[in-house]
Amino acid sequence: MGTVSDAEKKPIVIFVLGGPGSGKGTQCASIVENFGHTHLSAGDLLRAEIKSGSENGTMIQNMIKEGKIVPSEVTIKLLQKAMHESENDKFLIDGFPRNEENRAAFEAVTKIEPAFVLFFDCPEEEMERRILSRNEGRVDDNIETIRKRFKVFQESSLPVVEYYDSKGKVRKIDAAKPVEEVFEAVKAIITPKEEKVKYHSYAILEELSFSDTYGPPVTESSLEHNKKVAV
Ligand SMILES: Nc1ncnc2c1ncn2[C@@H]1O[C@H](COP(=O)(O)OP(=O)(O)OP(=O)(O)O)[C@@H](O)[C@H]1O
Ligand SMILES: O=c1ccn([C@@H]2O[C@H](COP(=O)(O)O)[C@@H](O)[C@H]2O)c(=O)[nH]1
Repeated sequence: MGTVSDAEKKPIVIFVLGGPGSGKGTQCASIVENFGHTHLSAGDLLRAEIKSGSENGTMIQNMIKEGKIVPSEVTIKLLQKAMHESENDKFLIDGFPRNEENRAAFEAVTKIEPAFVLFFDCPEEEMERRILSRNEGRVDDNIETIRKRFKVFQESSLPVVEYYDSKGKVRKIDAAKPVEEVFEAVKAIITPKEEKVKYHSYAILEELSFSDTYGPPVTESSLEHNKKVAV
């Protein structure tokens, strides 16, 4: 990554998890646009690997058709390659880790722990509706495979969310809402702390100027107070 060696600087990784069709890819695109992360969708990397004519292509294609989880070493290699080829040092890893073995292998191989996990929580009926109207020609966007993917998500992927939750690293989002509302919730989580303090102080200043007849003068200490109460 860039000119800085891995030993000197570890990338910041956010895992983006949620059921199939919960809106991970959609929200990642907005995060990239607004916050400059690099988006690595494990599913997209696997689909690109099939297209490239790699020796693993047929195996990956069959696993995806069945909604099964591709062996960790294949997915981790693709993720590592994409991270090394990037100049960026902050990544959204979308749709990975999908099971406990994926998680443990990723942490062992890369020595990277996620900063946190964005978890998109959405009811199955809504996810099913969204996938069935996605129209991207994916081999796994049919009702039979969707049901298998839901089962794999419940049985294998949710335990990963629970693992990170036990470490206080899960930021859960209600993903059943409209796209823009979901992104408001995402923004509140991704926005760096310093930005929130700045915004909070400006908001209070604006409020004071509206009511300056009655409001107290804005002093250094009242701004300091704002900083302290801002998250
Ligand atoms: N909040 C939302 N409300 C309604 N539709 C949405 C919302 N978010 C995404 N969609 C739509 O639902 C479909 C699935 O979204 P998306 O591809 O982002 O989900 P995903 O979680 O990345 O899915 P997968 O895990 O299957 O790749 C897309 O057609 C997208 O436009
Ligand atoms: O880490 C991963 C990510 C994906 N898969 C396989 O790909 C499909 C589609 O994944 P999306 O995230 O919905 O694009 C998934 O059902 C798995 O079969 C994987 O094995 N490992």
